[in-house]
Amino acid sequence: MTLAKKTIAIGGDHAGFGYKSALVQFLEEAGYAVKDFGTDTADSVDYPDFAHPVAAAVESGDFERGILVCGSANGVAITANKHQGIRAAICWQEELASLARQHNDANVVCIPARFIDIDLAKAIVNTFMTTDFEGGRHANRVCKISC
Ligand SMILES: O=C(CO)[C@H](O)[C@H](O)[C@H](O)COP(=O)(O)O
Repeated sequence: MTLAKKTIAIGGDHAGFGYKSALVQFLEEAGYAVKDFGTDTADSVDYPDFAHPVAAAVESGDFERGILVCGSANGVAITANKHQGIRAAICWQEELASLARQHNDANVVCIPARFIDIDLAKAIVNTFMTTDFEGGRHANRVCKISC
């Protein structure tokens, strides 16, 4: 299912600021509605301050998917996965994004801005947005994550 016109929540810290800006433009040009939860400059900030609001927004059901960007993706992923309804996956390859959707029904993708180039980041996000959950045997496993 392509999430055309669905609202996407995006956020990240200073290390992800440049990539986040580029991803917002990429997504809007692809027809998605995007809400940017910040940060809004390259000034040093604390990643939980931006990962928690994105995770809460997706968890609320108001947003279909979330994208989080920081230097390694570790910090934002650790933060987002503290939320009961969040399945956040760190993806540095397209296939990881595909599997995160197909097998884990991930609803947040975490991008390591300091370790991949922006074109790969765009490809990862596109794969994440356009790959369906496979269900079947995977549904039982996903249910057990927070059951
Ligand atoms: O949580 C992280 C490290 O795993 C994120 O990558 C942050 O972006 C990083 O810690 C920021 O580091 P900085 O030296 O304060 O720029």
